[in-house]
Amino acid sequence: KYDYSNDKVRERIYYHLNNTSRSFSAVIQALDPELKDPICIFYLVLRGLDTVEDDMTIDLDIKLPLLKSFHEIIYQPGWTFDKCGPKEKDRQLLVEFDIVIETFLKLKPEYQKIIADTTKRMGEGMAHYATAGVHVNTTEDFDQYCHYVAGLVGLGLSGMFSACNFESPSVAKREDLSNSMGLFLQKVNITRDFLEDLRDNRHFWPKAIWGEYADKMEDLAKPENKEKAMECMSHMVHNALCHMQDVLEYLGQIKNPSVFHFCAIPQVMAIATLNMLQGNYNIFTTENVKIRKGETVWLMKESNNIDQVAAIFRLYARQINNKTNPLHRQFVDIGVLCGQIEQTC
Ligand SMILES: O=C(O)CO[C@@H](C(=O)O)[C@@H](OCCCCCc1ccc2ccccc2c1)C(=O)NCCCCCc1ccc2ccccc2c1
Ligand SMILES: [Mg+2]
Ligand SMILES: [Mg+2]
Repeated sequence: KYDYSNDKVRERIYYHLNNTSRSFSAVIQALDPELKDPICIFYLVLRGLDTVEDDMTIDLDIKLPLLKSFHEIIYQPGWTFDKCGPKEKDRQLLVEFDIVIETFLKLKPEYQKIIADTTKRMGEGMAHYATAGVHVNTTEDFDQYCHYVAGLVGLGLSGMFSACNFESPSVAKREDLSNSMGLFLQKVNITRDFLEDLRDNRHFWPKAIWGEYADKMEDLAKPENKEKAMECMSHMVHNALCHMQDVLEYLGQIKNPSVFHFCAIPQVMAIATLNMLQGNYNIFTTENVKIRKGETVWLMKESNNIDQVAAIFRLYARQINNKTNPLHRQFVDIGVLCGQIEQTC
């Protein structure tokens, strides 16, 4: 008798993958079968953790222990959580989290260990920054927060690529490059989501940066401060661009075609988004500013090897540089970074 229940679970797992991520579901589903389920579960476990972090309606005396113990929860068959606010976009994932746990427990032990270790470290980091009075003040704080929520994902993924021998052990060894893969994606997202996060009273832009242009972060959204806001945007764009070299160096060492595609697509989307952000005052007036569908389709097609990806990075770096206002302090620094890219590859 065929065990249809397994198919049912699988169908729900990929329903949640598609439902919780525009940018990652396609590239995860295109992965080699050896990595597709482990990375899909890796994604859903961390998206479940992030849903707890993002829900500002959960009291801290519930939220903090949940974040810190999530790495143990994933070993508890049947666990679900229905206390998220009605507006939390991925709340249904936690309502049905038992099927994520059931599937997690069927993964190979080496994948389970990577997922559990990453969840533990990410949960601790999220709890630290969710604690009252803890803010992203210095650029080191900014790098640390992004390390917790995204850099660690890069480390875990590199561990998986090396564990299944699709990539050499050296990929997992270069933790600085794996970390930069996450920091670049997360910093672009945080820069893009300025208004959405401000509305949720969440401040991820480092005070060391916005503090040079305004007394309060929300002042950047006032029309009378447009020039200062645009200069601050240049500063944030520059801060993200600092990871460009590491991203290209990381991608240059990836040999497996399906792994390369999976790693490259989010990065080219991010540099294209950064280009859309630079010099674009809409970020401070409207939420959910995205690159056009046609551009993403073109990027997906043109990201099959390191030469194509390096050319895309050089193209966008030049466009960002051309838009940078010479009166902005960051003008020189962005020019240096873009110049370096010209030499790299
Ligand atoms: O709520 C949202 O929708 C966005 O949440 C953001 C936030 O709350 O800051 C924020 O949540 C971060 C905490 C949960 C991490 C979830 C995640 C994301 C992508 C994955 C890809 C593969 C495997 C596991 C993955 C896990 C978020 O999703 N930011 C998007 C950037 C995160 C990039 C992670 C990452 C790092 C290195 C990578 C290297 C290669 C390929 C993909 C990579 C993906
Ligand atoms: Mg989130
Ligand atoms: Mg979050």
